[in-house]
Amino acid sequence: MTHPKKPDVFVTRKLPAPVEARMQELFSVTLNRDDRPLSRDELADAMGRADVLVPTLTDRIDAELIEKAGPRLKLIASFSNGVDNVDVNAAAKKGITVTNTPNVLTEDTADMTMALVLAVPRRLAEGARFLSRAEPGEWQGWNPTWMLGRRIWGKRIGIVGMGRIGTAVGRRAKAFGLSVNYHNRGRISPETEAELEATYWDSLDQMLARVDIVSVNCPSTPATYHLISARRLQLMRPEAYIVNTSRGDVIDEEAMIRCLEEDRIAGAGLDVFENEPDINPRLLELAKNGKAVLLPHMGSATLESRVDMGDKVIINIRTYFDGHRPPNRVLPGRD
Ligand SMILES: NC(=O)C1=CN([C@@H]2O[C@H](COP(=O)(O)OP(=O)(O)OC[C@H]3O[C@@H](n4cnc5c(N)ncnc54)[C@H](O)[C@@H]3O)[C@@H](O)[C@H]2O)C=CC1
Ligand SMILES: O=CC(=O)O
Repeated sequence: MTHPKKPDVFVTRKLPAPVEARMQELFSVTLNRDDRPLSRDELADAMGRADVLVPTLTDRIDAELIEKAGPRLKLIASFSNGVDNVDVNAAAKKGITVTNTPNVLTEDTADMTMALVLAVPRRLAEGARFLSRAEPGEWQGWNPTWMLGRRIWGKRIGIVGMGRIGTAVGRRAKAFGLSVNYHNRGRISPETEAELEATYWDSLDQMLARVDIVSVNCPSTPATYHLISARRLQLMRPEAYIVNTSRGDVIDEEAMIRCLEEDRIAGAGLDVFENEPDINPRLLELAKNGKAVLLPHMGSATLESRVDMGDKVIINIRTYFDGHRPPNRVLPGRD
């Protein structure tokens, strides 16, 4: 009996060890042992030879690279939830299927969002930084007027993008005593709206003007580029905070920095940036002054999420080569 040839799978970054081990059992796999980000030429070379490319969100797989891909490339099985880095329409035109890794990182990313929702108003990073740098005796003890932040309980959160992660943020926010508001392309189910006692705002402008904390949880698409624009940032209350764990370019970062510098909004908690991994030095300055808490894109960074994401990649590849539609296929032209 002949065995079908294992698909040639090219993985662009080092993945958790159990994921790489399983891939080696199942596929003819090329791994990136030293975890060096690949150049555009290296990506093009891989796409010229492999049956499957497994990129991560830091690999830009644009129309030009997809155009040049070899005839064997059938599947781009991204190790990420967001696929704004892959030109899904160009891939579809070339008959290449694209998949992602949703659901398994929802709760961890929502936890990190909630951590930022708490961290900025409650001055968590500032307090921790003070003690980690304090000389013995420098901390004089509890003080009625020192390190005062702003209360979370009883405030209003406005979630922009009420999908998997946005809804999970809503659940956490409700548990912390916040009232949940959301803006989304469409209304969520009446059951979930009732569970969260959530208020739907068809007008993003109106919601932004009324909430105390904005949490950005929609994907980066042509329609959401600078959705939180300079004009919309001006609508926010001066006491309001903004948290972004989606993608940097959903907010006009330059305009947000100006608002923070001029105290037109109270603070920002950011896991994502417009020009990752370059960070605007003015944001770093704002972080030193306690106006911003910055994280290096860590939303899904738990061992559990990353192993589960790898399992999803493997299931997508296996299902595709078994001749079925992979479970996490990303459809072209959705956004
Ligand atoms: N910081 C991190 O480490 C992580 C970031 N992410 C980011 O979070 C994003 C969201 O992930 P999920 O919740 O799983 O996606 P999802 O697809 O379940 O939810 C996105 C929601 O945004 C809404 N939306 C899309 N375009 C919109 C628009 N123009 N206006 C208003 N709403 C709009 C959709 O209707 C949907 O309800 C991902 O695309 C990714 O960019 C995801 C995982 C980890
Ligand atoms: O930002 C992370 C993702 O998987 O998307």
